[in-house]
Amino acid sequence: MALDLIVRGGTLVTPHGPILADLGVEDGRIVSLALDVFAPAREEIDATGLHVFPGVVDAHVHLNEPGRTHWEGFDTGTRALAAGGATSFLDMPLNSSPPLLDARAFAEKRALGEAKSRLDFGLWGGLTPLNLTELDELAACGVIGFKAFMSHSGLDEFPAADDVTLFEGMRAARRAGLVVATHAESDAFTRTLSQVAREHGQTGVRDYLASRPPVTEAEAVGRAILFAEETGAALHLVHLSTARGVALAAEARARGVDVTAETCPHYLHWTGEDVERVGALLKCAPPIRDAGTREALWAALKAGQIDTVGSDHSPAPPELKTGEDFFAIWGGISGAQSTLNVLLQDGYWQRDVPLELIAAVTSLNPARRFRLASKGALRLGADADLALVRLDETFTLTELHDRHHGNPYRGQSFRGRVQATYLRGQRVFAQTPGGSQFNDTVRGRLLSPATEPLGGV
Ligand SMILES: NC(=O)NC(NC(N)=O)C(=O)[O-]
Ligand SMILES: [Zn+2]
Ligand SMILES: [Zn+2]
Repeated sequence: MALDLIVRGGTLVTPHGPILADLGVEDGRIVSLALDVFAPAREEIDATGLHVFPGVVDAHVHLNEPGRTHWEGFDTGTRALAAGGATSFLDMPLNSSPPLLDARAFAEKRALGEAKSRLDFGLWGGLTPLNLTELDELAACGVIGFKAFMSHSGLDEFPAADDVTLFEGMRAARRAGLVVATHAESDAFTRTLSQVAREHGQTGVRDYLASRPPVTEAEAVGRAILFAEETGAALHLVHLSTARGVALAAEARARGVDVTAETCPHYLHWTGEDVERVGALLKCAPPIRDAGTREALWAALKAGQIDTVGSDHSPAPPELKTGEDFFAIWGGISGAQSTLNVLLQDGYWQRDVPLELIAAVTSLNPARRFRLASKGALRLGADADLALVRLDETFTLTELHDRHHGNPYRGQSFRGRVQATYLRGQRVFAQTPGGSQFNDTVRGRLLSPATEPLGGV
């Protein structure tokens, strides 16, 4: 029997390190990994000189469909993801409208994803005071887990979880065997500090950054960990912006709490000075911090204390990204396309971060944490989700595929460029001399957490 595809002569980035080997694909799955795959194949790719990464599993994106597709949607969002080497993603329950708070909203978003997503996708459910009674049903639908805000989300239709809601939500998540993800910033701090600043007319970039100091994150992280410890729930701390937050997670894990930590490319790439210079395109919460914090995050990543790097891609139309009052501007950064670029340029080339660690934080760890059984690594039986990367190619990022022009990474120079992306053995993106090419026929499938524990890799 002929194979569907052989990727020949590439360097495979496996969990155990890079190895020079061929990779054979049949029915969308990896069926052979060998120095030389001897078999006829319908298609062969010469990957000489390329690194083959497991497709990025971006566990944190906001594609905003339905309801705010004019901000970002499945079509444009998954183009950007595919061009950046992603093959699956987990969509946040906001800023779609309605937000994903019940089974009906799940069904609607699922249908849109199946019709439009170019990549495999999972759906986060929300955990808010409005929908505590819906969590069991959401679990039955197949949500990835439950996302809660500990401070104002920016949208009144997705209210923050007060302590009782978060605690009760964690108990429900524990019963369902699902992870709770928290946006961990203290509402008490952020609310008061922003109010005081605005009352004094202090509405510039520096005023905004100062209104969400590191202690705001540390306090909320500590509280979320306490609740996870008390309830036995699995906790995933999204977009940690400080090494202090990461250290709290590491300490808790060491004493047996089921907690994992995510950071985002923007905390690893930019500093507060960049936010002052670039402006609204780099506004997010928690905010981007100083160069010392950035280095401390890199050190934590190298030490294995950061489990996942998610883009937190959260774009908005240009009119929401301008204005005199920095507090009033929409918070969210467009980064779906550039996660691997940042990790390769700033991590591998500049800070000696090993390639297998980059593959771990972008693919293996998110796949394991959210029990996506067929994803996460180049191993036999796994989905043939591949990102082919020319590691030593330096390029300037000009062709961005997300919905709006405003992207802070536009014009940035990176070493390490995605040449092609394959979802279950089918090419969904290719970099050609004429520009980017997308395959408009492939559609993604819904991913839900496996009910059985995953085996080793
Ligand atoms: N509503 C959002 O998209 N929020 C996101 N915005 C950021 N990070 O600034 C988030 O993850 O909190
Ligand atoms: Zn958040
Ligand atoms: Zn987010």
